[in-house]
Amino acid sequence: MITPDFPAIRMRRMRRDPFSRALMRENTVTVDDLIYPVFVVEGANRREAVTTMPGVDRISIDNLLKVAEECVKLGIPVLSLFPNIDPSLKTNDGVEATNPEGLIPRAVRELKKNFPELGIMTDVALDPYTSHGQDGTVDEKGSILNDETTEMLVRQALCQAEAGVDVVGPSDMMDGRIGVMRKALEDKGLIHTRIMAYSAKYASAFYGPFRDAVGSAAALGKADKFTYQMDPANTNEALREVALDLAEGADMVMVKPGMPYLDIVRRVKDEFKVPTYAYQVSGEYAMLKAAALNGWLDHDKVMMESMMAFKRAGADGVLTYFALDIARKLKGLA
Ligand SMILES: NCC(=O)CCC(=O)O
Ligand SMILES: [Mg+2]
Repeated sequence: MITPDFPAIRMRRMRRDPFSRALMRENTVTVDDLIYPVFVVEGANRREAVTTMPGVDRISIDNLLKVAEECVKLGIPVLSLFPNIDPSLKTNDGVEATNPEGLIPRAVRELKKNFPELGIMTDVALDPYTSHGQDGTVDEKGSILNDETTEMLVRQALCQAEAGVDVVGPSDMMDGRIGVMRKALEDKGLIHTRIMAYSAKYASAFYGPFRDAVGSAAALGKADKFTYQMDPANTNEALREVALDLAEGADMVMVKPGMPYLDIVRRVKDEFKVPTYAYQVSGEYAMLKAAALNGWLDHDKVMMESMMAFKRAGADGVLTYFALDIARKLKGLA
C-alpha cells in the first residue's frame, strides 16, 4: 500500500550514511556511565575465578589496588565492592559487617589512600555475613526481622562511611532503612556520604552467579527472598518504593535486575527525574558471556547494545561486570 507521505518521507534517507546516523543519534554510551562491581577476599595475591561468571575473579586487596589503578586510567568513575567472607565469621545477625577492621573497611581505606579521586561504593547488606544467606536477622520461625536488621545495617553503613567510602548502597530492601541511615550519618557529621538506594530490587533468579561469587548460595539453599524483595509481577509498587527512599534521603535510586526490568527504569526516570541507575546483574552477564563463549553471539556487540539499551531506558549509569571491557572498547584499546 502506498501511504500519502511516501516518497516525501523516506525514513531510510537519514540512515543511509554514517554521518547522518551520527547526527540523529539520540543516546550515547560513555565511560562516565560505568560502575564496576568487584568481589574482594582476604589474603595476599589471591585471584580466584568465579566459574559461573567467566572473566570475573574474587581478588585480595593488593590485586584490588591494581584493578583500581586500571579504572582510574580508563576513567571509570566508581568501583563497587562486594565481600566474600570466611564462613567462620558468619552468624545469624551478620555482625561481622560492622567490624571496622573487617575486609571491606580495610579495602576502602586502602583504595581511598591510594586513589583518592576514584569513587568507591560499598554494599550495605548482611547476606555475605549471615550463616543463612538471608539479608537480615532471622527469628525462630524463619522470619526476616525488619527493625533489628535495619539497626545492624545502620552500624554497617556508619562503619563504611567512617572508613571513607563515598557512596553506600543499601541493597537489603528492609523498610525505613534509608531514613535511619541518613539520620545516623548526619548525626555523625558524615554529611557527604552519598546513598544509592537499591529501591526497586526484585526477588530475581538472575542473581544466581552472584551468590556463588560472595559465597552465600550454599547457605541460602532453596530459601527465597520474597518477603522483602519485590515480586517480578509488579511495577506500581516500584514507584512507591522509589518515592519512599527519596523522601527518606536517598541521593540516587536503583532498579535491579537491569535488562529484564528496563520498563521499570523508564517509569522511575519519567516519574521522579532523579539520578537513576540499573544493575546488569550476574545472571545477565553470565548469559551473554556463555553465549559469546559458545560463538552464538558477538561478545562486544551485545555488550555495547545492552549498555545502549540501559541509556535509552533512561539510566544515568549502570553497575556492570562488563565495565572494564566496555571502557577498553570505548578507548579503542580492545
Ligand atoms: N546486592 C548485590 C547483588 O545482589 C548483586 C546481584 C548480582 O549481580 O546478581
Ligand atoms: Mg523500600
